Amino acid sequence: MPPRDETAREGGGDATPLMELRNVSKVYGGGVLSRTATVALDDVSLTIPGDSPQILSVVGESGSGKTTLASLLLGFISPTSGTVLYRGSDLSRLRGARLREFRRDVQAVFQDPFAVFNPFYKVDHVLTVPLQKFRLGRSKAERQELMVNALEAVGLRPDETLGRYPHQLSGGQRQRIIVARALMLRPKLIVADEPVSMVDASLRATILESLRTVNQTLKVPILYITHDLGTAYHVSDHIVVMYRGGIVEAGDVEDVITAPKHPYTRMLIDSIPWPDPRRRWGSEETGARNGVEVPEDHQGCRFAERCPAAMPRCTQAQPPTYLAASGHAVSCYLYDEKPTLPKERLSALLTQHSSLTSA
Ligand SMILES: Nc1ncnc2c1ncn2[C@@H]1O[C@H](COP(=O)(O)OP(=O)(O)OP(=O)(O)O)[C@@H](O)[C@H]1O
Repeated sequence: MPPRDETAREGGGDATPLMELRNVSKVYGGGVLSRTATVALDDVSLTIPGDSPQILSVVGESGSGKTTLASLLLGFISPTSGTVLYRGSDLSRLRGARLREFRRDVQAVFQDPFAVFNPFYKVDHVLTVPLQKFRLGRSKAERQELMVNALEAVGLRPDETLGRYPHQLSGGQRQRIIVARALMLRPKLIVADEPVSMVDASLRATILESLRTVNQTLKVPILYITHDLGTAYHVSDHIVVMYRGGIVEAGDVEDVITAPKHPYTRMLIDSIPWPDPRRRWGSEETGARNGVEVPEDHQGCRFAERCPAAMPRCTQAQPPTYLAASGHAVSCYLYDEKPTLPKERLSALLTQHSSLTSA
């Protein structure tokens, strides 16, 4: 029998999820009780199975905790409470070969592709370093082949990219080289945090298309983090909506965007100028809180202050997660006649209706 790690790398029958956030909170700047503390993530549980090649988007406005979630999954920061698990093991305790395996399995694509490039090195450097670090390819020719294949997989022509300096490439080409770099390591997950927010609109589609191609042809799951609901709708299978450190809604992207349940998601969707003339931009009532007094330090729903549907109970306790419709979860008392959903069930919900897995 091969060692357990190898079985897991090939995805062979191991039911343990690739990554899991279990009741994770992250507080910056002192303890929860500190006046200057920011609760960036508040008791979030989320599972990424790893064997379901889907694109899961995490959306929310600025400051909702998206990058914190990505940084926790990538092991860049540690949770204040709760656990981040990689193949069932506490990420913060990984050492040696297991840690190296994690570093290879979970790859990052960031907002600013320039930050990764050293202007004095040709772009090849960005690709050869991980090949050496993970000892991939037995010969120079094999390593060259790995680079060429990865570049082609993201729609780049190797003869137009290799041998050049970063400034000789467009922002879109640079970002796709970063996707190619991630890809060469045959990762089990790509965490893409705002990968297109720093490139102009004309290049966004190309980069997202290359991520989509990687996802579909090479079956690499992608966690796509963005504040842009429009691109999330176009590329993803499932979506998680965050508000002030918590998940407020999750489900199949089509269901969530076309039939949003949470008042915050409705507000987000309504703030986008969709190309549907029947849909008026800003037509949804926003910001008016239903005449309900919302004390500043209340312990209830984090959206109560801005919610047009706020009720007195919304300021008293956090709403549980309800199964508002098949495959569609929402944390809002408006759905309290629906069955509640334990947090750990959220991941099952996020995979069972995937158009990719059911195809
Ligand atoms: N290193 C840090 N120190 C203190 N506070 C931080 C730190 N990083 C993030 N925060 C705070 O935590 C909250 C969540 O930040 P985070 O960057 O995760 O949100 P985000 O949804 O990714 O926002 P954006 O879309 O603007 O990147 C914010 O209030 C932010 O100011």
